[in-house]
Amino acid sequence: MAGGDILLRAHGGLPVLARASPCLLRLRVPAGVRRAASPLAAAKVDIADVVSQLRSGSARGAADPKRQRRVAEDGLAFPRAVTGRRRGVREEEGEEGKALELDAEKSGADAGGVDGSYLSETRFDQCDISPVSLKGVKDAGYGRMTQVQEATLPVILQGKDVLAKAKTGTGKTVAFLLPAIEVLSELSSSQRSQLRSSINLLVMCPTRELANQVAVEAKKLLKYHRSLGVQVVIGGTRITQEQRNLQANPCQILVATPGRLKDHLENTPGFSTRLKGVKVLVLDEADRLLDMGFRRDIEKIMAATPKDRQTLLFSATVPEEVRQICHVAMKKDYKFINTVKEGDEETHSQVSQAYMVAPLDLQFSILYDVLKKHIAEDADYKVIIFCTTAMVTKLVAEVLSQLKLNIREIHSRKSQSARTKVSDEFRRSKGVILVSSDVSARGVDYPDVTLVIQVGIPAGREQYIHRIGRTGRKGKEGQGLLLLAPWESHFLTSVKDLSVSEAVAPSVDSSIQTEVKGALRRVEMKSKESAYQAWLGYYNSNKTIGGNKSRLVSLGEEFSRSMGLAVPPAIPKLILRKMGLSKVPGFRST
Ligand SMILES: Nc1ncnc2c1ncn2[C@@H]1O[C@H](COP(=O)(O)OP(=O)(O)OP(=O)(O)O)[C@@H](O)[C@H]1O
Repeated sequence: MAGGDILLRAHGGLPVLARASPCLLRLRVPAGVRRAASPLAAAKVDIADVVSQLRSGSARGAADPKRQRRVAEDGLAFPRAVTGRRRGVREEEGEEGKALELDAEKSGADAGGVDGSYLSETRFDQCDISPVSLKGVKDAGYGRMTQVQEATLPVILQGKDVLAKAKTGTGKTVAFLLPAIEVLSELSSSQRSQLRSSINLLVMCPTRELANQVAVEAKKLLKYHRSLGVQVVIGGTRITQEQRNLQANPCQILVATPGRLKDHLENTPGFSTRLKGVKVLVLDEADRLLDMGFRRDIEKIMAATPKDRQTLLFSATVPEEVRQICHVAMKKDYKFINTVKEGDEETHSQVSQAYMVAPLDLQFSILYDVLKKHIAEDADYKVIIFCTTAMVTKLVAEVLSQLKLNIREIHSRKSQSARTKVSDEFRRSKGVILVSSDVSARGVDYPDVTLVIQVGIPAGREQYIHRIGRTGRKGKEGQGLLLLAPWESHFLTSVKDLSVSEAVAPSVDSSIQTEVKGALRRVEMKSKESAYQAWLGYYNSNKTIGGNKSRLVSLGEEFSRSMGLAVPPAIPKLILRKMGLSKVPGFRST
């Protein structure tokens, strides 16, 4: 058995390997077993067994000296010998029928592994980048390139359009910003004077937090580029203020969310002319920006930029539909660069993933129990709990706050200033739990998140992958838990190829249940009503669950009971009509 592994007799007779460290429990079901078993029949392990073995010392993660060396090296500016070879990176020509494996050397190393191999062997100072960029990179503390940076930089510098896929937390932001900044800094002075006050690099992001974060990263890289500046336009702030900023101090680099950029396009004088200068367009979280929620805005924005621009699409997930439609954004000869090795999972192997199935009326107690145990195990805990909608997020945050946990709340119904404050605070802190809607699901880089809990069915497989990607960043370890009601467990088939093991729901003792009941009583009725409506809206639009309306009525009753209500709240007629539920018997209306 490998150091730090313990063999458990699992429920159902399946042997399960558990890799354990003082604050991490990692379940690994052998691939063959996983393939053979349906997700629901996957091995059950009693976490308490493992924890007690851990405490007795029999399973303490014996430090692997090789791993320790590599981890230590990650912090060094000039680590290891350089071979300049890319491992397990697949590049394909975008042109139809011309798929080509250029460098598919397979390696046993895990591209995102805990041994630090998310970094490549190439240092930034070995690359064809300007001394000013290099100084910025060094000041940011980056010595070696990550795999995706190494794989995409030369191709982007050649002027190619690129669709890049790389796991969460592996440095995609620098991978598109650095070469794009190089392209801009190489514009000749005559080109520059022609392009005066135009936007040359446009980065689109699906959320405001991500746009701000990308701008911060850009500022680091631009530190020594005197003539290049970056600005952000996002929703939730006064547009007139943004208009004044754009006019007073026009920058060549703009990071934006789609809705607000479209607003400027339509309402800010001179803005559409400025977009005619775009040399490079980046869609960060490209699959999200190209899905139906954003597609129309994005198409309009793309149409306002020159056709001969260079386009870069980056994401940790590139579903087949996106490959089918990415030609709307890119030139025909674009390159698809995939740093996720064939056969490898899209999530990180150093993140232990578990799911737990429990009825709704036990879920607050289970959540509280899981959090208390996690806090007891790890004083530096930093947890994100993802909920299905903004109003459910608010409710969960209020219940957990009543239970005296250190809670922060973030979702689209909070003011932008509150969102920014919470986001900045969570980034800096430890010993805190962030209850969030999907505004934090993608791209946001909070360091050292120890546990990600997803309550309720995620919007899809991709969203599951991005949410769990908030932990285990930069090769660090992490834990993930998906908490589902029995009638949500069909979702598990969407993630059956990922290593998500079943965790048995803890039997929650009565004192916890009493505390939770008390907390629920103290939460305002208004919050419960809003959560109930939002919850119904979310599950009503879920294909599998919303298809059966009478079942939706009884599931809604179950949710309402889980908030401590004997009778579900009445819903305004208009809202029932909007949800297409006004004719469904069983809902009370006002
Ligand atoms: N070469 C590097 N060496 C060390 N750290 C790096 C390097 N490049 C980027 N980072 C850091 O890695 C972290 C993750 O980067 P980033 O947020 O860009 O990941 P990502 O791949 O875009 O993740 P996601 O898929 O969640 O959007 C950041 O804190 C970033 O500063």
